[in-house]
Amino acid sequence: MLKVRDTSFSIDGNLILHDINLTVDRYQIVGLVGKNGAGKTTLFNIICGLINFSEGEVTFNDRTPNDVKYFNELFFIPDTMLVHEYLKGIEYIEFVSSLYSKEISNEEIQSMLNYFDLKDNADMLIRDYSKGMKMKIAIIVALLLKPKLIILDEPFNGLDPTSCIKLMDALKYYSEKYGSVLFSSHTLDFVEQISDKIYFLTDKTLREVTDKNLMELFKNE
Ligand SMILES: Nc1ncnc2c1ncn2[C@@H]1O[C@H](COP(=O)(O)OP(=O)(O)OP(=O)(O)O)[C@@H](O)[C@H]1O
Repeated sequence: MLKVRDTSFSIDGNLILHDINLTVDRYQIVGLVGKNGAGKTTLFNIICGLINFSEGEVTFNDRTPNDVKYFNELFFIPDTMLVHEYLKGIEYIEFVSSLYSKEISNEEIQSMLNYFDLKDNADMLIRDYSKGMKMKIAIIVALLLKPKLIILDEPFNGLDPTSCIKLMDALKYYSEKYGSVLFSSHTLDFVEQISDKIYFLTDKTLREVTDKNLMELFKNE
C-alpha cells in the first residue's frame, strides 16, 4: 500500500535523503529509527506530501501525492502537533471528524477519552493542555477517524509511562483491526516491542533491520 521508491531529497544542494526505499503493507506496524537529524521527519513530510522530493516515487494505494485522493485515508501526527488552541478537547474531536466527514458516536469518543485518561479534560481548552495531553488528543482523533494509515512522528515523546503502554496496545489493536501504522521513535524498546518491520535511517540511506537488536546498531553510530 505505501511505497517509497528510489527517493532522494536535497535542501539548497545538500543531500538529506538518498535513494530511499520503504514499504508499509496493510495491517502492518512499521517503526523508523535514526539519530537526531538523520532525516526521519523529512521522510514523513515527503510521504505526507508536505515537501516535494527531487527524485523517486511515493505512492499510497497506487496514488501519488499530487492526487487529492492520496490524502483521504492517511493521517499524520507531527512531533509538535499544532492543535487548535482555542477549542476544547471535545470540540477538536468534533471539528476534525466533521472535516473528514466521519460520524463518530459519542460512546466511541468517550471510551477513547477514558482509555487515554483524558475524560476529565475533554471540556478544557487545548491551550491549557500539557504537551503529553496535546499528543494524546491528536492520537485519539487519529484512532477515531480510522484511516488506512496513521503516521506518527515520535508519538511517545512527552507521554507518561502508562500512556506509552496504552499507546502501544492501541496501535497493536489498530493494526490488527483497522489499518497500518508508520511511526518513529528514539525509545528502542517500544519500537522493538510493537513493530512488524523496522527501518534504520543512517548516512542519508534507509535499511531494514532484521535482527531487531537496535541497541547494537546505535552503539556503532
Ligand atoms: N528547512 C530546512 N533547511 C535546512 N536543513 C534542514 C531543513 N529541514 C531539515 N533540515 C536538515 O535535514 C536533516 C534531517 O532533519 P530531520 O528533522 O528530518 O531529522 P530527524 O531524523 O527527524 O531528527 P530528530 O530525531 O532530531 O527529530 C537535518 O540535518 C536538518 O538539519
